[in-house]
Order: sequence, then structure tokens, then C-alpha cells
Amino acid sequence: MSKARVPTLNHSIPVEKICYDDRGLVPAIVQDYLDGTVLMMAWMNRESLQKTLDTGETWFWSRSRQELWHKGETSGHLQKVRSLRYDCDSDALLVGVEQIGDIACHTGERSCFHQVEGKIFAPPADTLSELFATICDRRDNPQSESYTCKLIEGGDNKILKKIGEEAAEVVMACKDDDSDAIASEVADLMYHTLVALAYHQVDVRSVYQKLQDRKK
Ligand SMILES: N=c1c2ncn([C@@H]3O[C@H](COP(=O)(O)OP(=O)(O)OP(=O)(O)O)[C@@H](O)[C@H]3O)c2ncn1[C@@H]1O[C@H](COP(=O)(O)O)[C@@H](O)[C@H]1O
Repeated sequence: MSKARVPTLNHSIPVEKICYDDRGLVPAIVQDYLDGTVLMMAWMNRESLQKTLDTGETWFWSRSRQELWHKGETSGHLQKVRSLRYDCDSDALLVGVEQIGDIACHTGERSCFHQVEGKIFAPPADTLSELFATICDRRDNPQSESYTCKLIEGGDNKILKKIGEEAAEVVMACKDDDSDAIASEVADLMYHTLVALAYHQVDVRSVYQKLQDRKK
């Protein structure tokens, strides 16, 4: 994975706008910045939020130890902050992080990941990642009625032919300036592109990573 650019977080959130509860705390949900996997929930106070903004790594307030807590300081599983958002009444934070070292959640035991028949299965939180997980499951556990399986059985010849066709259909829909058709054809193209990724064992996360690396 290429070296992430450190974002200028201080401008991404107006600290003075955040509403803390009567203990001076605000809940912070931490998600993987690429596919939205929910990693953990912890509490921040004004000081830990400011340290998070200043350092680009997550700092929380430990209610049990009553002290600031730099996530990953002892384990090395740091969370590099890539985005910071707040809800409509500014009393909850959503922190998008790049996990450094290993799974950087609360327990470090991957408890945020489902175990399905002994395999670790991360529940991704965005539509494309979820569809990609289903496509990979069809690839690995073929089903007779599955369109995805038929494509994969046909290999590159079948998959790439469909990508060509769907791309042409996107072009035609755009030429017709037909909003519904454009959305529908782009959905078809995205689906078939995800099948190509799965067939070639390329994780959709690496596509997300490329897009993140190109952010200006
Ligand atoms: N998201 C999609 C999806 N998008 C598009 N398509 C299929 O892609 C094809 C689009 O091709 P065309 O527009 O050319 O239509 P067509 O004439 O039916 O296609 P051909 O038979 O000529 O290949 C259609 O058959 C669509 O059903 C999809 N097929 C499956 N999925 C999802 O993939 C997952 C696994 O599905 P199965 O593999 O069918 O179990 C499920 O979550 C599905 O919802």
C-alpha cells in the first residue's frame, strides 16, 4: 500500500461547533476509510479531538482510566485519520481511518468481522464493496442459477465482452441524455467490472486505494 498523504484535518471540522455532553465527551464512531467497515466506538473530549486534528492520528478519552488515550500507542496498530465528519446537530463524530499495522479496532481481535464457517468476513458498509463480497462468494461457492457464476465460468472472453457491451450502452444512454438509462447502464457496467476484478483476484479495496491516492 502506498504511503498515505497526511490530510490537513484542522480545516475539516470546526472544533468550536462540536457539542459535548455533560461529561465533556462526544461519541466517535471509527470506520475503515476505504470501505466503511465499522471498527470501534470511543469517546473524545475537546483536548483529544484537538490532538487528533493536530497529529492526524486518533486520540480518545478513556473513561475507565480518566486519561487521554492515543490509539495504537502500545500495540503499534495506529489509526491514521483520513476523514472527520459530524452529524447534523454536531454531537457525534464519524472518523474515517487508515489502519496501520493490523486491524486497528477496540479489541484487536477482529470481533467487528463476522466469522462464516471459519472464514473471516468483513461486513463492508458501502454498496459496491457489499456487491463485490457477494460476487467473490459466488466465485468461491458456485451456484447453478447464478448469472455471476456463468460469467466467471466463461472467463475473460465472456466477462470482457460484457464490459465492452455495457460500456457502449453507457455511451448510448448518455448520447440520449436519458437519466434513468444512464444510471441503469452504469450500474450494469460497474457490476461487470466488479466481476472482472473478482475473476482476476483484485480486491475492490485496491481500486478505492487508487482513487484515494489521487485525491487532491
Ligand atoms: N448487480 C447485479 C447485476 N447487474 C447487472 N446484472 C446482470 O447483467 C446483465 C446485463 O446484461 P444486458 O443488459 O446485456 O442484459 P441481458 O440481455 O439479460 O444479458 P445477456 O443475457 O445477454 O448476457 C443482466 O442479466 C443483469 O441481470 C446483474 N446480475 C447480478 N447482480 C447482483 O450480483 C449478485 C449475484 O447475483 P447472481 O450471480 O445472479 O446470484 C446479486 O447481488 C445480484 O443482485
